[in-house]
Amino acid sequence: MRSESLLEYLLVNYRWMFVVFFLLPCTVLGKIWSVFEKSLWSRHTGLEHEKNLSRIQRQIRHRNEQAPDQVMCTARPSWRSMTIADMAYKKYMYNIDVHLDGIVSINAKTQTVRVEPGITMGRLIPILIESGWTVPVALDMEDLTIGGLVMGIGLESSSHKFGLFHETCTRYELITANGDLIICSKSVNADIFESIPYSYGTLGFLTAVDIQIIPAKKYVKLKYRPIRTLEKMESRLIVETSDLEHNDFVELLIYNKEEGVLMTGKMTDGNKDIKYVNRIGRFYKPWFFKHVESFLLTWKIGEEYIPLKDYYFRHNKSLFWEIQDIIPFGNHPVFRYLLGWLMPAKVALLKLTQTDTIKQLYAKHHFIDDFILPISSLKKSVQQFHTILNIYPIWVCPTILRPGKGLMHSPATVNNMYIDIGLYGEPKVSKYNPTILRDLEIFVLKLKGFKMMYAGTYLNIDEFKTMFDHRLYDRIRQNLRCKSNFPEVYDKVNRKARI
Ligand SMILES: Cc1cc2nc3c(=O)[nH]c(=O)nc-3n(C[C@H](O)[C@H](O)[C@H](O)COP(=O)(O)OP(=O)(O)OC[C@H]3O[C@@H](n4cnc5c(N)ncnc54)[C@H](O)[C@@H]3O)c2cc1C
Ligand SMILES: NC(=O)C1=CN([C@@H]2O[C@H](COP(=O)(O)OP(=O)(O)OC[C@H]3O[C@@H](n4cnc5c(N)ncnc54)[C@H](OP(=O)(O)O)[C@@H]3O)[C@@H](O)[C@H]2O)C=CC1
Ligand SMILES: CC(C)=CCC[C@@H](C)[C@H]1CC[C@@]2(C)C3=C(CC[C@]12C)[C@@]1(C)CC[C@H](O)C(C)(C)[C@@H]1CC3
Repeated sequence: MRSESLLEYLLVNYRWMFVVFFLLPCTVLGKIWSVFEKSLWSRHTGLEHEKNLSRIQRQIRHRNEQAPDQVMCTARPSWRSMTIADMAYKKYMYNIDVHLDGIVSINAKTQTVRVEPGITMGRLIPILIESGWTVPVALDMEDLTIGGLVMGIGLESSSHKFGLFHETCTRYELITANGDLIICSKSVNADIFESIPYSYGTLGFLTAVDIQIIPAKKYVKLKYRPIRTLEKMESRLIVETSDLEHNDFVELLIYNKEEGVLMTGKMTDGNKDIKYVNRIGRFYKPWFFKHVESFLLTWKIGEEYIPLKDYYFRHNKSLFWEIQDIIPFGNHPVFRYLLGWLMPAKVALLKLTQTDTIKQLYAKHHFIDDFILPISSLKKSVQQFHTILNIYPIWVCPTILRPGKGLMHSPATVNNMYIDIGLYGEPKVSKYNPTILRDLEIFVLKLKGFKMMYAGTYLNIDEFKTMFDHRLYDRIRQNLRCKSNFPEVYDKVNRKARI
């Protein structure tokens, strides 16, 4: 066996060895380095932000002179992104380095934080919590960036109250195709403001985002309620999502076609009577989805206090449930106590080191996608996903969709409650074929639903335009002269652009 293929063989068949003994230590070293690097060089000032802006403008003007026919995208490499496939388009588009990742300012008066788009949730949230603040929609994976969440979309268990991540943003700074800096908000350049979310970087480069902040409390008081039958899950979810007074967070995990656990939470400072705080973020604690599953075994309603930051990043350690395919024994107490402190594995490193064989195995035998559907179609959709995929657990996260003019909004003239249904894992049906995804997308389209684009799409351009409202987007593209400067969203998210 040639050494190359031996290495490939080892990387595929003994991936966990490579991950545990090489990748996890590298992740820890990376974390130490980033703490060191930030404290040395990243004392961010407004002045530094200005310098960064002129650096980007210079690159764009250079491209406008040298390669005006080549459309632009960011130079953020594919392996850094929180998407599964490679962004093939990065190879043939003109790459502009927009890597800015500082906090420009926190303004307690206006209750906003101004950040650069490259900052990750993992860096922003702890800094805000230390200052007594948090964001209304805090995403549960540390490596997601603010820019990616605005240009893609983001949702969390507080979205039933606050909507999608970008709905908590109040102002964007955008550098357009000719290098101009545009500020937009609900009152200034309102149409541009509304067309930016979900545009996947096809209107310009984002350089700063203002996000609302709210006072942080110490804990989330979380209630776990096991439920039998999809019908009851659907009706209970409808009740809990409308109770905004008691529920700051709502999330449902479905473990098989009959049983699930509904979680409802309230941010609180607690009181002196708190006897037990479950610090689920500690390295030796079980994976969160396993902990939740334990309520199915006892079939009792449970309630516990969880520190706010631990709650936010509850699915990070186990990458939802994806890590169990990579380190199958990762939740075993021996592993957790001995090596759990090395977790979570850095997604960027996992991506960087996956071999072609792993990629192909993944493409053929694995399914990762999220669909956003009206809440009243929970039962119907889960039954359909069960027949076609049979993947569990299923992540269900309610989100409010508001009427609007951007690419994705409620089809009605009033707010509508939707649910994100996340399916991540190996389909257990006998004849799984990845092209089934297209049928699922059509199923979602018929229900007036949407899909999250981080996993790409098999829809054709007409179907895509039926799912996402392009009217305002097309007009803004024309006004900002994007045509020969940026690709269309579809050119970035169709399956050929992502391999
Ligand atoms: C489809 C597939 C996807 C993989 N994806 C990744 C990955 O994303 N990252 C990574 O680090 N390693 C991945 N691996 C590698 C996998 O984790 C290693 O092959 C692991 O060491 C296999 O352990 P095993 O010898 O116990 O199982 P095996 O006996 O090699 O596997 C038995 C069968 O289980 C199925 N299977 C195993 N792992 C997976 C999986 N992750 N998804 C779907 N089916 C699977 C396959 O059908 C395989 O034939 C993947 C492997 C497969 C087959
Ligand atoms: N809970 C959730 O809601 C989750 C959401 N996700 C998805 O992950 C993605 C975010 O991942 P992340 O790794 O942060 O981002 P990515 O690097 O994947 O970027 C996503 C898109 O945003 C564009 N973009 C990012 N920054 C800028 C910028 N400064 N200016 C212009 N365009 C920009 C990128 O453009 P380009 O193509 O030019 O690089 C790309 O098209 C989103 O698509 C989100 O939907 C994933 C997991 C969980
Ligand atoms: C809307 C929501 C909550 C989406 C959650 C999506 C997560 C489950 C996704 C985001 C990034 C993601 C696609 C990823 C992977 C699993 C599923 C993840 C974690 C993994 C780790 C699976 C193994 C792969 O070999 C590889 C390392 C490339 C990817 C990396 C990205």
